[in-house]
Amino acid sequence: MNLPQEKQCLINPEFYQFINNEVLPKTSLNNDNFWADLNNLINDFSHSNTVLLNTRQQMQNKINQWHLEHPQSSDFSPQASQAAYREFLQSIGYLTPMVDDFTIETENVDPEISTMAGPQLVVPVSNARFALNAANARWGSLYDAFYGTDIIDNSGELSNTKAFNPQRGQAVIDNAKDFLDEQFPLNSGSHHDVTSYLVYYQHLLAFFADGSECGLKDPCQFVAFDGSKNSPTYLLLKNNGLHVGLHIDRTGKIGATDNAGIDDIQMESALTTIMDFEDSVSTVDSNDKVEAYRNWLGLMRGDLEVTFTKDNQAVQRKLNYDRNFTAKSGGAYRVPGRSVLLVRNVGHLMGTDLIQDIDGNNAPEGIIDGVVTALIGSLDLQKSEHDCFRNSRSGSIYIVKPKLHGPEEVRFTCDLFSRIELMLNLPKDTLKLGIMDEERRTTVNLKQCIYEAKSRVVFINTGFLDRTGDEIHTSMLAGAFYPKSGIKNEPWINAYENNNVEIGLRCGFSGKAQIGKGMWAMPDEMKQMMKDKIAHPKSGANTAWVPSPTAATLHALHYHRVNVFEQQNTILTRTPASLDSILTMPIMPADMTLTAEQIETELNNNVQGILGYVVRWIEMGIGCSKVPDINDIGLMEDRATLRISSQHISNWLMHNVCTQQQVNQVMERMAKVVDKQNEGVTGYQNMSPNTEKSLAFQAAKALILEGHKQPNGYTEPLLHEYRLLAKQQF
Ligand SMILES: CC(=O)SCCNC(=O)CCNC(=O)[C@H](O)C(C)(C)COP(=O)(O)OP(=O)(O)OC[C@H]1O[C@@H](n2cnc3c(N)ncnc32)[C@H](O)[C@@H]1OP(=O)(O)O
Ligand SMILES: O=CC(=O)O
Ligand SMILES: [Mg+2]
Repeated sequence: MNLPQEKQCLINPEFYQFINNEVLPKTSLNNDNFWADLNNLINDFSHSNTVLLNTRQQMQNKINQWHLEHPQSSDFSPQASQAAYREFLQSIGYLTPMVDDFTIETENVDPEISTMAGPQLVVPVSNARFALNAANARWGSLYDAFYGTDIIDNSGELSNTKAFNPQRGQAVIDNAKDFLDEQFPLNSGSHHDVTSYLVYYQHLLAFFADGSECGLKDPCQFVAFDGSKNSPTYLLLKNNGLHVGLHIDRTGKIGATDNAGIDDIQMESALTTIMDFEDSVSTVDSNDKVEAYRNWLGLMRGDLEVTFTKDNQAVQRKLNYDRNFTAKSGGAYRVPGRSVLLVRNVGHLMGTDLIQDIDGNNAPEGIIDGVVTALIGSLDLQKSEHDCFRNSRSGSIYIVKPKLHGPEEVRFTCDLFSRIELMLNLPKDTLKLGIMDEERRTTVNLKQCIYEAKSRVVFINTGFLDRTGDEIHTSMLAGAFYPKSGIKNEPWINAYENNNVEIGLRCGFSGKAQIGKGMWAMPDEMKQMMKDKIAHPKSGANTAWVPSPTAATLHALHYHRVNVFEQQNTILTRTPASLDSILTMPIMPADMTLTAEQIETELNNNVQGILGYVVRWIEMGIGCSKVPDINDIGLMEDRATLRISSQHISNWLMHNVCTQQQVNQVMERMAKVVDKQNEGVTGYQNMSPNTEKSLAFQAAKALILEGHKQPNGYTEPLLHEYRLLAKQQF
């Protein structure tokens, strides 16, 4: 179609060259056609994108108005007002009519997503070093995960000293062998006492010091090996669909001292990984975006590489190969060496200068992300089944779409995906959709959202961090929210989590798609994670997010202990989560007051997190950071946690729980604390004492003071604005 001149887009030259020189030549697409098609696509979809954003704001305005007209009072009757509130939400189209029962029809889904249960790692795609590490996190060393974390107490004779501590090493081995005894028990005796393993016909045999021997209680758990049967170098076991490998090497650092010569125990860990273009990155212009797209290209082609220095040694990192073993029956046994990769696009909110219209207006970034990540993803589909670096063995490209508000936004996304498939000559429904259930309008209409995507949906996931931010923003005018820790104890969150699993199962997700749980946001607190995160597989979710490869290896232990698919059978017998519980706002009763100390502590904590995160985002372009809280516990901070903290303070200011002067004082004080925490960090610029000159400080202040005005409480608009200013300065 020939477009009138005024509809032609302006393409950023760096982006144009990247696509023309590095991507399109690998496809059968013609360059000119590609750009003309993209131009048409943007013209056809941009208006709807704008309409959807306007609808969000109009609904929010009406909700705000409703709260002004129904102020919280001490004689507040939750039941009566709940019914009226529901009716109101229906009347404005926030609550949509329920669809009839149905089951999803998604096809060609990789087993890691459909039939297996295990951890999902998330990683900022802009960091090639981390991204490669994440792709390779399909396998992780249990010994390293135990040794390097607080799973083993870091005190006294067990201390994690710089030089290898043999006592700590022994505790690691003891813990790991306890796991073997628990999940791969022997017919008699314990793995602790085994002196050698060998393969006898199709059986694993364990020998003891007294010459006795035995097999596994469940012989089927032994699946493959490497080396000779009499002296295997690797034994591959399987439980609940996940592999565990015993690496045997009597000359190895650990193997030399181990009874059975086990040098390491390796866990199949991150079955899937999300390469994130969204909340964990800081990509504000064409230059940043092209760099991130180039990493995705390297991952899809299989040739991404980085070299860096670690512990004074040069390290070269590439994608791992698949692993080949001998099946116990004698044939070849190949296991994937890498996580199955999904890619998280940005949501519908932001524009990008990758492409602009004739008036210099940025095109919707979500649309361009959809096209480019799918285009690059399509290179994977050209690979033969023997290719070393194939991602999807089922011919799918997996795109996670964040921050969707309700069914009409899901429909828009699916329409966009259909059009991209036409443009790229991909079979219908090649582009699979992961729906983040992280906005309230999606939660309360989840079944309708899934219905819109029923031929391509591959996951629903409770992004509880954004969801908390949206909870605050949506009901900003309703009253003052509990302190952050209290919000988590209110009924809405369990109802939201349970509803997600129940709806997913009722829509037939079991065995077809992922039901996912959210992030563990305390990357160094692994002992606590092991206690808490077993709740995720128990809840019937077949995946849950982890922040690092080490966390993936440890969280994998949970999926050995809990058979998620058995668990799912029990879920549908319980009373379903109620909409009223989901809609119960975690607001403090009107007559509840907090002590001055409680308010101060909350502000200190929130402000420290905001400043600690924002300063690295604005001035160093780092989109995800580990920032200590006031108790010195490192927290994963990304845009979603920033959304919560900034919205929370905004809410307290609005309801006079604190004053602006108080917030200013806390900010000034915390700027000093954050500066101190970053002492010696290359490229770091202090915010204090000249905070009025610090773009990071000013950005943080704007996020708080203008928080109530930000669209749905999102942080992107202000972060981008200040980051662009900072980039101009350097
Ligand atoms: C609400 C949401 O949207 S959640 C989703 C967005 N959040 C994320 O994606 C979190 C991803 N995680 C991270 O970015 C990081 O783990 C952080 C920022 C939390 C902590 O980073 P750091 O302080 O650098 O971690 P730390 O020093 O403990 O470990 C760094 C090592 O772990 C590896 N690592 C840490 N996180 C990851 C990860 N997510 N993927 C792969 N490797 C990782 C690094 O490669 C590095 O190892 P290397 O030196 O061999 O390369
Ligand atoms: O994206 C995840 C979230 O919790 O938000
Ligand atoms: Mg999120």
